[in-house]
Amino acid sequence: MTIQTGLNGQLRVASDKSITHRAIILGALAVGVTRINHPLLSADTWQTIHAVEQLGVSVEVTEDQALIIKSPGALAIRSNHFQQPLQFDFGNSGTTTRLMIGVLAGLRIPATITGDASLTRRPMNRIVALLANYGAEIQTTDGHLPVTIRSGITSDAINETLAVPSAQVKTSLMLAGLSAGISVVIFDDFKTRNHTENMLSSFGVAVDCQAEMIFVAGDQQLVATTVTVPADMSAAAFWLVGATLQPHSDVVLADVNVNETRSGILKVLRRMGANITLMHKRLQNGESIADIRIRSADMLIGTTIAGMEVPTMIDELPILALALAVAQGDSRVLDASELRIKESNRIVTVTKTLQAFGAQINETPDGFVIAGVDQLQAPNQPLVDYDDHRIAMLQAVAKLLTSNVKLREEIGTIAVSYPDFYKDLAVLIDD
Ligand SMILES: O=C(O)C1=C[C@@H](OP(=O)(O)O)[C@@H](O)[C@H](O)C1
Ligand SMILES: C=C(OP(=O)(O)O)C(=O)O
Repeated sequence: MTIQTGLNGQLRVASDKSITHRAIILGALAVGVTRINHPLLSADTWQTIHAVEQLGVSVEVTEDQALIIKSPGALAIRSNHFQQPLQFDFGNSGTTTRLMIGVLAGLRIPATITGDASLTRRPMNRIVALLANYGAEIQTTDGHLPVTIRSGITSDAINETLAVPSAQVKTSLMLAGLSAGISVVIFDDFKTRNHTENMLSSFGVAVDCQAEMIFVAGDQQLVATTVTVPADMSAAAFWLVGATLQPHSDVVLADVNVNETRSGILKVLRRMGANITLMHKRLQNGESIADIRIRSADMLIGTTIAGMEVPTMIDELPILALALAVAQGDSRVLDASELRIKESNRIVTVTKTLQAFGAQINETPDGFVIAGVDQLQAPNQPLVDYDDHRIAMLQAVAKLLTSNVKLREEIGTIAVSYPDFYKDLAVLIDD
């Protein structure tokens, strides 16, 4: 695929990965039949589906690609005596791993968990050490996978302050509490993504969210429900940046989750001069969603991204760096050292990728410094995607904008979060 003129057209990008993982797990902890409309069915979310199936929960995909989850609920799963420790391989999915460690510790199910080469490099102590505070016996391999859960939590309450800006850690603790039927208080000064909190009331669970504090009382049974998953801001981000940078573009992305804890990229692109409008803003299962119109920008101005903004766009920073690379003046990304422990070390892999396109970008311990250039060029050597889906999509968009050479569709890594990436690209090019 090559681009002759702008990106044009309307589409609904991949459904939200974070919300799909959570809906599957909450559906598995709830008593009854949960329906998930528009789930993301990607390599990562299949890991979560297979995980709950191993707990004895039934998951079916309907003809219209909805998920039907039938479960006896957390209490029944907890009293089920598994003959052997369960064995899990969660592939590339950090969210499945961290969330399921909490669930298994809460349900008190012995298990061994491993994953692919990328996942086994990622830190697990951030959740394992916290669960140990509540009596769980969990062994890591030098802080990494394989992780063995020998026994679950024994305390009658969880009370933690997040030390790292991680929604996975927060959610894992909440799910541990819900799985065990005990109360949970978490202080989250970072205001990480709050999808679990938003979704719980649909499952009949009362959650008290006040400023930085989240409280879920114990002994609340989850009741099956219907959840409709919006489109993913992290997938939309590729076209937000693509259409902003490519002249003559006019794109509408339908049903995108614009939850404040996830939509920092919109704020940043707008302050850089991007032409972005939100239409039909509405609420769905506690989440704000909107249709987003993006037209090419005449000019972008560099900016600094730091502090509280970072968690609101952590997965979008790789593609946002492409916009910073061609913005006028200097840009900085600070306080983003979490990027080093994603599917790849994204501070290194974003820097190397954009340097190959001629960007003036250098890594710092916790981010990047970038001096904007007028134009990027297609790289003169083949690129590797570091087995990281967000880097693979960053490279695809960068190649599209810089080269007249036909884009090769390398879907493997991308299927982790956005299996229809190239189909959607074809819509925007052909329209
Ligand atoms: O909770 C979630 O669904 C996620 C949280 C983030 O990870 P951290 O919790 O490690 O920041 C994000 O990078 C990941 O893609 C999904
Ligand atoms: C970091 C990501 O996911 P996970 O942590 O679930 O592997 C991501 O999707 O960019």
